[in-house]
Amino acid sequence: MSPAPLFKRVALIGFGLIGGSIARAARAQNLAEEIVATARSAKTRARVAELGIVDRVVESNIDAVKDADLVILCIPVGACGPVAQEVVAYLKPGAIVSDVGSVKGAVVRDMAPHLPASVHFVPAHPVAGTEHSGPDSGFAELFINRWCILTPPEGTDPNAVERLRAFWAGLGAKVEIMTPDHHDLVLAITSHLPHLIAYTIVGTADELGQVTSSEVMKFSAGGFRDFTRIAASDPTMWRDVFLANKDAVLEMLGTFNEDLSKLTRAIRRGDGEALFEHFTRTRAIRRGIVEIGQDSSAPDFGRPHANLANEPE
Ligand SMILES: NC(=O)C1=CN([C@@H]2O[C@H](COP(=O)(O)OP(=O)(O)OC[C@H]3O[C@@H](n4cnc5c(N)ncnc54)[C@H](O)[C@@H]3O)[C@@H](O)[C@H]2O)C=CC1
Ligand SMILES: O=C(O)C(=O)Cc1ccc(O)cc1
Repeated sequence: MSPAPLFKRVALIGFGLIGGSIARAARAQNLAEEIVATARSAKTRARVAELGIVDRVVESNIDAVKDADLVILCIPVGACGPVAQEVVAYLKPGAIVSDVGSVKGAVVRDMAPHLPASVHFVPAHPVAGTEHSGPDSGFAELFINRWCILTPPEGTDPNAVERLRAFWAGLGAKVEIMTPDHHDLVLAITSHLPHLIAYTIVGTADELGQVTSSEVMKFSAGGFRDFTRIAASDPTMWRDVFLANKDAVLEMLGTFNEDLSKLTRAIRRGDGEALFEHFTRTRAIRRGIVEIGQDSSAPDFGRPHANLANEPE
């Protein structure tokens, strides 16, 4: 006999890439007795119903959270504060309230003031995704072997943290706990800045009139193609990420710009030694990552595979 589901009723606010992937994986792993989802448009509600993954799909966030034991906001980070405020009076005492936002400090600041002491607030960020969005983009395997970072405020009931950890582990994720500020600094350099660079480089190439109409795509071996994939990510989501993680991104951008200036100078001066030294150092970093098995690009479904031909065994 399979064990009883971890939660009786799970409410997913928003059924896009992440909400849809949680629903699919939670269903597959029998983590919830009942899954309720919200979708704002009639078209999305019809599609979610048609997919048959959740037990109920409703328009109202308030209806969804009633009697839910776990409520997960799977919406852009800028919407988390207003939605917390909207549903607060209808949360079940003892419920765990969480989110999946790519930024944690701002989400905690926006949501926490609205939440009563009778619920447990355990923010989360699954560090797994794609450039796709919407109800059809999710898949049950998205979180397998990927990190999910929990950032519970000080004093959070350890049992609630443990239950959410078990939920994410059940979805296939490796779970780690850290403070929201540390999370935001780490993600600024590992995720937010790379997205900003992709948005920039694709825009720059387009201004030169070279992306869609010319040979750039045809002859791009992988690097530029990868940038265009990332630059196709959801504009609302990423607008909110940069607004919400402003300080950490600006700090990282400052350092990045300094380093870019150094490389620019080396190119201008014909300083091959400086360029060679830099590229040797970054190659060693990549090889170190691959050697210790931290190459998270491997299980990323839908991601064009990196050319690993030159990597050490
Ligand atoms: N896309 C990715 O690769 C990843 C995204 N995240 C985070 O997950 C969250 C959701 O992102 P995705 O699932 O990719 O987005 P998505 O665009 O696929 O889905 C978001 C859904 O939220 C709905 N929504 C927006 N405002 C709402 C509101 N006020 N009330 C109810 N529903 C609302 C939208 O209609 C949409 O269906 C974001 O906070 C993002 O930072 C986290 C990890 C990876
Ligand atoms: O598609 C990609 O390469 C990503 O990097 C997906 C992603 C986007 C946002 C996150 O907070 C986590 C993962």
